[in-house]
Amino acid sequence: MFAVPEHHPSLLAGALLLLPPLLLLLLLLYLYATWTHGHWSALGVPCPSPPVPLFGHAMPSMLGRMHFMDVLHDLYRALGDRRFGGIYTMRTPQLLVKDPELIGECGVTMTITANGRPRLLVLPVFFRCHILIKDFNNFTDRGLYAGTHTNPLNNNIFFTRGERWKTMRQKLSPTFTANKLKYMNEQVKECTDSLLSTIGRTVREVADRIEIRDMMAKYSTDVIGSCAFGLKLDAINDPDSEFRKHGKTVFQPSLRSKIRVAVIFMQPSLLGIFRVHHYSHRTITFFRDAFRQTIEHRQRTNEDRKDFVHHLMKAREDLVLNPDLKPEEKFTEMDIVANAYILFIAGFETVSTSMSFCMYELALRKDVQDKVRKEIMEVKAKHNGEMNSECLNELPYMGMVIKETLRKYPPLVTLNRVVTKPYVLPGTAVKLKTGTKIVIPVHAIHYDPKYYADPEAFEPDRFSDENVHNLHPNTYMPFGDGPRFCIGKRFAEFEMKMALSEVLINYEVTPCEKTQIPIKYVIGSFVNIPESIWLKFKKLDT
Ligand code: HEM
Repeated sequence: MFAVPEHHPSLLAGALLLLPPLLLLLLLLYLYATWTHGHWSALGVPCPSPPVPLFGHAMPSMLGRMHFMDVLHDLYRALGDRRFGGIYTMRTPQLLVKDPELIGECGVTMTITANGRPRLLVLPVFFRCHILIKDFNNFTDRGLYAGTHTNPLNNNIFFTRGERWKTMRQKLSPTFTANKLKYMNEQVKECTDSLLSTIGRTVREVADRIEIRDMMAKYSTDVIGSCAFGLKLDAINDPDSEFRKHGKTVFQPSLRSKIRVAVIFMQPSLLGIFRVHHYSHRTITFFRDAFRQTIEHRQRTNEDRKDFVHHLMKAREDLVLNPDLKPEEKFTEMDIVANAYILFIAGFETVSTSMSFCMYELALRKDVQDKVRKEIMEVKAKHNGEMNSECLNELPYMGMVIKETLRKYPPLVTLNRVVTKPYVLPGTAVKLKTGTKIVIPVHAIHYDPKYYADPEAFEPDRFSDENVHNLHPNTYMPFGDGPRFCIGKRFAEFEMKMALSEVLINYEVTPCEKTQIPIKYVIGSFVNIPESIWLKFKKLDT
């Protein structure tokens, strides 16, 4: 009834001949995909779950099904009471450190109380600092892939290592002292005025519902352009602002950026071989030319402003042009441009998303919004209607609101370090080799109910003078910690307080029908970005 297919003998022989190389290929692929996945068991380090070949523990985020912050939360929870665990991002082993004592804190810390007086907090002596602080010399670098041969803009303080990082950090640190902020009052004030008039115009002429993430990103682009580089960008009024357009592309995930990240954790050498760029060629050229021109303009005109460019030019004199330096100590012109670039990039997205998250929470919590507004009005009245970097220190409640915002929404979900000298994890026999990657899951720690009761709730009072000493040390790290903590922290707080004060004194913000509750995040971005934050603005009679 049925015709049995007749196999041609030579076809069958051909198939049989192909089978062994095919099986060998499959075996080789399997070995490649799992080769590194025995790393942690060989060291006796527990894994939260068995790694998936090739993907390790990162499959849901690599396939775009989950934000990697949620993947980390799951892994963090799965480790239970363990102090640390071994995970794999694709083929790369990483040590996920949960224990705050391992992460780092010194025995003594200083806090500033509401009335401006410093208070010494003495922690128990057994509380020793490790990865971020005490043993920093074993973890001086982030160990993130920079590919500087192909991406010279990555030759900046964020990515550089060892002595070169130390030298550049020393040169750039003076940019951010409290004293220097005073010089920036006027520039920030000018940008805040533009922000207010844009909100006013939008509310009057377009709609009282505003997507604030984009607006705040334009504002912080203007602030960093002005304070850092003396450029009047006016991104807030210019829909075609090139700075905003290119800045946006750096943080917006694309298929290309997702593939690049997968390759970084799978086989980073491929990126070097194929000379893959991190950002589009147009973006690189744009920033390189813009900062080069700014620096050249300063050189020509001898204009002296106490801004970031001033310090970058000083670094150039000392590190690029200095004839006394040995060749290996020298930096290049492009290194200076790369540092200008990172100050711009690190400075705008973090600040603008943090301000947007803060306004979102204030819209949902009218009681907190009213309280912070009352505080601002009192301080403003005391200073004859003027706000500057000094009166911002008199806003303790606003400080608590910002702290709680950054607890719930740290822009960087993890801190990264790499072992730069072999290290034995304290209290264990686990020896980490040079090159081992360390991940500190900041976001997951900020949401651990062991450290923050009811972590989903927005409660600025956690950081009040009465409560702050109850917080567990090393469980609050939105700006990182140790010698590599965020260099722009003070500047960021200044900028956020200025904008929030002016907006809140003039407008009441409430949620509207377009507000996403809960917030949805952009999957695939390395910074914690909301898809959108729409709020309704109501003008107040002030
Ligand atoms: C809300 C705002 C901000 C947050 C939450 C933030 C957060 C962070 C974090 C978590 C790190 C890594 C720290 C570590 O590894 O221990 C970092 C590093 C850094 N940040 Fe920020 N940042 C903010 C604003 C800024 C601003 C305004 C600038 C500059 C204008 C800036 C420049 C940098 C630089 C250059 C580094 C690398 C420092 C180094 O390796 O020495 N950041 N930031």
